[in-house]
Amino acid sequence: MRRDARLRGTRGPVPQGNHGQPVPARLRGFAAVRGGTPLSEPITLDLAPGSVLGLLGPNGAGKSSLLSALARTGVAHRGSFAHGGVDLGGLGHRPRARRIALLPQDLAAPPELLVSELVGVGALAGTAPDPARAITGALERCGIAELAGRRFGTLSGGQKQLAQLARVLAQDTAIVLLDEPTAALDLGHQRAVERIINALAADGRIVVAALHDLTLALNVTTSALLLDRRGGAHTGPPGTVLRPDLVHDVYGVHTELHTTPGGRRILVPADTP
Ligand SMILES: Nc1ncnc2c1ncn2[C@@H]1O[C@H](COP(=O)(O)OP(=O)(O)OP(=O)(O)O)[C@@H](O)[C@H]1O
Repeated sequence: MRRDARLRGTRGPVPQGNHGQPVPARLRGFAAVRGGTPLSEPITLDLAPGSVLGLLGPNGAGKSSLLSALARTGVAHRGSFAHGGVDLGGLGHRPRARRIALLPQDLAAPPELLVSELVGVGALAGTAPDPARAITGALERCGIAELAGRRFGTLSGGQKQLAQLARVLAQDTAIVLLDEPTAALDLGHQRAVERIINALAADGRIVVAALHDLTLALNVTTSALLLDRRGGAHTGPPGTVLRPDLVHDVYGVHTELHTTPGGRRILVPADTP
């Protein structure tokens, strides 16, 4: 197991977003902690503006715990997580919410809340100068403008995921944490989320996304952090981290990497027993 995994975002300079001058984020010896025990080895990463880090690994490896620890939503941690030299752990709730937003795996929200009100929670928590416009824009980006007046509890699973994603987008933060953002979505909405992630990166934001869809990870991320169940953290370019031998070691599945004529990389189970 590598004790101190290092990684740098791989994209070049990115345009300035509307959330201020893009600045890097840095994890130093960071690990989520449960019951007093770190779930992984200490992770040291530099995340450049415009980078998309894929957080990968089998069920129970610690992806959601790591995201929750980074967002300070209830999971303890060791080490530090800084953005532009500011330790996010030292910030109060409001200033932190202006820098970092989390789409959790658990999509729960009060069932009586209107979708527009849920998205408004994000707009009011974040940096949006015009909350009403932020709400409309986020709903449109997620393709759910027609759901604005619906109560959250009446939505389908996929609609709930898109509504929560709209809340995150309305928060308009420099760091966007997404926990399995396509888990409940059909193929068309999966593609839409892929484009949203690309757009967030092109805007100079930093995206960290826990993904079970390894083909999506190959095509949308600039770097990967693969957690195994032994506490190991493997980092590098997605095509390197997702090489068949390491995927087999971590997931216990033989896989093959292919590239379509259009250049899209796909990872599929190999036809071996
Ligand atoms: N609320 C909790 N209290 C105590 N332990 C928890 C809690 N949530 C998760 N765990 C444990 O922490 C470890 C990491 O879980 P976590 O949910 O972070 O994994 P994951 O990689 O996100 O898994 P999945 O892919 O299944 O969502 C697991 O052993 C899990 O059982």
